[in-house]
Amino acid sequence: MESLHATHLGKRYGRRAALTDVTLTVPAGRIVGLVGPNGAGKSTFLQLVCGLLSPTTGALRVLGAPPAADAKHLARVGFVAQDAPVYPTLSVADHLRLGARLNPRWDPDLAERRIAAIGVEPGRKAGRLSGGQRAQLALALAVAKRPELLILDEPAAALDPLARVEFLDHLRDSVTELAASAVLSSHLLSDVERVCDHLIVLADGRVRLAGDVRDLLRDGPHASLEELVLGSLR
Ligand SMILES: Nc1ncnc2c1ncn2[C@@H]1O[C@H](COP(=O)(O)OP(=O)(O)OP(=O)(O)O)[C@@H](O)[C@H]1O
Repeated sequence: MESLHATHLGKRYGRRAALTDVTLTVPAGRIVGLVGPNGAGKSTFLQLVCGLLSPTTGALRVLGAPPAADAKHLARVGFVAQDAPVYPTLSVADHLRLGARLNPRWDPDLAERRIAAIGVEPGRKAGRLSGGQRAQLALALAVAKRPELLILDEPAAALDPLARVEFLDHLRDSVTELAASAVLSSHLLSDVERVCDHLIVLADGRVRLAGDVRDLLRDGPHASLEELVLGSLR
């Protein structure tokens, strides 16, 4: 089974092309690193995957169906947006109660374990959490939906190095526990190297490189993921 399958996918905002002729397949079970310079089209691609945007051309299938095909399909995909949005006046526990009401596959034990692992008081207002704790809360909420695919748009960008490592380790553990797939956009190649086993490099809205990291390293002249990415952008 494939988590993502795009054929000649394109997206324009008015006359500006944000994505052009994107054709790729991601097998299920991968943690995908989506990288590329500013304006490469990463957020646009992730929003297409979540069904928040519609393609201008081409087709995209997510877990075997069009993005956000119906309520059941929506429940299979978890999304952590760029600034890890939470409701500032609601407590952490309120967020978990809301999650339980809104999501048919909600796993209360998993949610509570994730919150305990972050080490925040359930009574704390989300608006009082640090950026790192907020990102961890957003991840816990997305994971407790028990999604088959987790989408994360630069989730760790604002975190200090230690918080980032903890966040990424939680992400990897969660994906393993759920036997899920994930797509993570990041500007930090060290983050991608830490957790990702599949790579998509975008530049100017086009795919420069896509595939399993192991295969790309085995078949090419590059010795590290960083060299692979930089080599594909030159
Ligand atoms: N709502 C919008 N209206 C018009 N143009 C947009 C809109 N959103 C993005 N764009 C343009 O589409 C292109 C791709 O943007 P996108 O945000 O997908 O890139 P990105 O790779 O996520 O960038 P960054 O790394 O800076 O977050 C850019 O040229 C951007 O200016």
